[in-house]
Amino acid sequence: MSESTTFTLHTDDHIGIITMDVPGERMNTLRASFADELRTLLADIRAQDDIKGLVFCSGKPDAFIAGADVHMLDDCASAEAAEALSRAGQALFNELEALDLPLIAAIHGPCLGGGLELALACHGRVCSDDDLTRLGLPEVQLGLIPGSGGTQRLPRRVGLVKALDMMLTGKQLRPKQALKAGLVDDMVPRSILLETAIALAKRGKPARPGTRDLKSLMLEGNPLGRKVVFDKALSTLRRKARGNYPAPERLLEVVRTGYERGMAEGLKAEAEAFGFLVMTPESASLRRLFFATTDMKKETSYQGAEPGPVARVGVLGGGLMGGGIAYVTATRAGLPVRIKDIDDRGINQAMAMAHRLLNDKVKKKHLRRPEMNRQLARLTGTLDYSGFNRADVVVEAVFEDLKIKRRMVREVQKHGPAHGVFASNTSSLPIHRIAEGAERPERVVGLHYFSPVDKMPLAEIIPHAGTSAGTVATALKLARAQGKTPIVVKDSAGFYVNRILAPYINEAIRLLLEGEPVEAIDRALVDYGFPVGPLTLLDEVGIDVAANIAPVLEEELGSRFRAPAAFGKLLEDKRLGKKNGRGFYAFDKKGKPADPGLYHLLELTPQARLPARDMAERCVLLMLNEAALALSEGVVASPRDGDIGAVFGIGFPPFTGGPFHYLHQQGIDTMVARMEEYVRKYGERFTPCAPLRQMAEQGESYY
Ligand SMILES: CCCCCCCCCCCCCC(=O)CC(=O)SCCNC(=O)CCNC(=O)[C@H](O)C(C)(C)COP(=O)(O)OP(=O)(O)OC[C@H]1O[C@@H](n2cnc3c(N)ncnc32)[C@H](O)[C@@H]1OP(=O)(O)O
Ligand SMILES: NC(=O)C1=CN([C@@H]2O[C@H](COP(=O)(O)OP(=O)(O)OC[C@H]3O[C@@H](n4cnc5c(N)ncnc54)[C@H](O)[C@@H]3O)[C@@H](O)[C@H]2O)C=CC1
Repeated sequence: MSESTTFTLHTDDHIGIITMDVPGERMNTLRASFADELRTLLADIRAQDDIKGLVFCSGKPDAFIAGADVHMLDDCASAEAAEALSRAGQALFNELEALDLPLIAAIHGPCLGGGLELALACHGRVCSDDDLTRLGLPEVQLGLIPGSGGTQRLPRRVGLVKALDMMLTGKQLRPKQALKAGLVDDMVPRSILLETAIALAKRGKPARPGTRDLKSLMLEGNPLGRKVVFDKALSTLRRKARGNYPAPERLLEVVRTGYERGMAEGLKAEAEAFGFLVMTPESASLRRLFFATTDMKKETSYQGAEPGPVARVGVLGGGLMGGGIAYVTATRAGLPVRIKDIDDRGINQAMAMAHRLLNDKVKKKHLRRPEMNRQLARLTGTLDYSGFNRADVVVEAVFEDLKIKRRMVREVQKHGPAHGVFASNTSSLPIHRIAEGAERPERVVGLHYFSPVDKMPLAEIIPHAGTSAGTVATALKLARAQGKTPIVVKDSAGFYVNRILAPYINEAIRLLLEGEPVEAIDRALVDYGFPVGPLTLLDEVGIDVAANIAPVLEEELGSRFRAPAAFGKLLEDKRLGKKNGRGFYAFDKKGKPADPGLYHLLELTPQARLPARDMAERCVLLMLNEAALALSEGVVASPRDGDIGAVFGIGFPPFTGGPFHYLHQQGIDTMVARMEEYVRKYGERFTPCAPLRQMAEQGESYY
């Protein structure tokens, strides 16, 4: 029996089973120090001539290998050091691939990044059919590329087109998809995974992948076809990345090198590119965001208080938000949900939304129909409060009307258990006002989701002054169970996300009123790194919703939040945005051109004058300034929460790490100076807030 701290070997009928189990860690990750341990084990194996094959598996209950240890990458002081790490991984995996004995990877749970690269170096792969099992090379989401042979082995395993799609998006394949793509040789129930891998090892090294289908042969089997693939991939990634992310383009270069100059040159190019990318600010920002979100998941209590039970949930209002909240509760949290509305239409609307979303998953073969039906069965509807006597949490998503919401609190606390939490999804009303007159105000909290609820990862949890810590902990528990990344924010106007969004949106409207075309304004912010432009966002959320929030912000926070007067003209002209097909854009069948009627309404002649960078910076600087002010007022608890809120709530460019990380990276003094430059060019509203000026004077920063 050969042992190390990470790898153990035992044999079963002449098959050596290598088990990787990093001590004290929930996940297996790859570290440079493991290379020698594994080599020692391999030497022991070579000395045992009764071993006829090998299986590599994980000792973790629900995880194979999650990739390279990202902390190890953070510790790299130079591109050369990171390149050396990559070469170490490449060398070791080449040795695995060159083994005389057949080596089979038995995969259950996440098999990602370097973990999949290790599996690709094995001679065969078997995975469990479990929903936890995912196979992918998500390095691009960390601003990296695979660094241990993945850029060379994956295309040769699943074909160039499929491999590029996986590596450029970071998508993770489910077991069935992996089997269909040829990434694994077999998919079996977890209970027989090891025995299947052993049997495969006994059969010797599986044959190399058969010839691809005719289409991939035609496309990938020759330089001309591959040029078509690479050129298309390059134009697509340039359209998406807009020059903000260096990793995807480097990935293409590395894969192409491997095809044109052979695997050895491809590996050399891979290591060089990996080393360079580890040291880029974009990757540092994305890696920091990754750890920020994993750290948040561990914070299960709040101010020392543990959460209460969250076994049964009620939702008030089956509309756009209530339907989404019910859906994520039933499907992601796996909890029974009781939807109450004032008429059947609301209930049916919520049920139909859940059915549509789940049916889409079934059509994409991401979900089996029996499982869909099982999840739908968790949803029930009612026009009265039957069943609410057992609801541990009730999430309210009725009309944005203070009187109605207050009545909801009273009724729910009358029908519900004493420990029950009332969580309002209000987008603008002060929580302390909603809690006024409640029998148990300490059980009232804000739980602000973002639309569409099934896609937007952020939730704001808003305690009022009388909310108990246990209530906040319970709301955090529910939000996390729903797959959300929640942040706790102060009960002040606009909470956090809407507060920092408002000045950004207002500046976009000012640009429009200065005559800049709608598409030019949106394109400037998308080029800057936002997922959509500010005017597209307004159309999506609803111009009326924004109009409801603006006066609440202005009343509590001051005139800087006053929407430009022209905003009223849009509403008078019944321009609500996507919801009624008329907004900044015309939502007609042919596409989504800017609505020419808009310029007539606002008496404008659109003329692109300002540089895109100026337009983007005008909007972003005001958002940064407001975020700094909000943090100084305790609206968010930390720069980390402020970064998570902005990136996950409004898509603040992830490659910056979020507003506070961006201010830190650029330098507070530099950003203050830039704001002062914009004061001179565009007006007093760009005056840097006192906290930023003070930090600049004292040489302080956020990280
Ligand atoms: C066999 C010997 C080999 C020796 C090789 C020599 C050196 C190797 C050099 C390799 C160089 C190139 C390799 C490469 O291609 C680059 C990479 O692999 S980069 C990493 C790519 N992987 C990922 O991006 C996956 C990141 N993780 C996740 O997406 C999720 O964690 C996951 C889906 C795996 C699980 O999600 P969940 O269940 O929600 O758990 P958490 O997210 O909360 O994580 C639990 C726990 O694990 C920690 N963790 C997860 N992944 C990593 C990681 N890659 N590095 C470090 N730590 C990781 C996470 O932080 C949590 O830690 P706690 O302390 O428990 O909070
Ligand atoms: N639409 C959005 O993007 C977001 C909205 N919000 C907030 O969520 C809440 C709901 O918004 P939407 O879902 O967009 O509205 P909606 O109009 O789509 O749905 C509201 C639902 O509440 C029901 N309802 C009204 N009074 C009720 C009562 N007394 N009891 C039970 N049900 C009742 C209505 O029948 C309707 O089905 C509002 O407070 C809104 O500000 C929060 C975040 C984003």
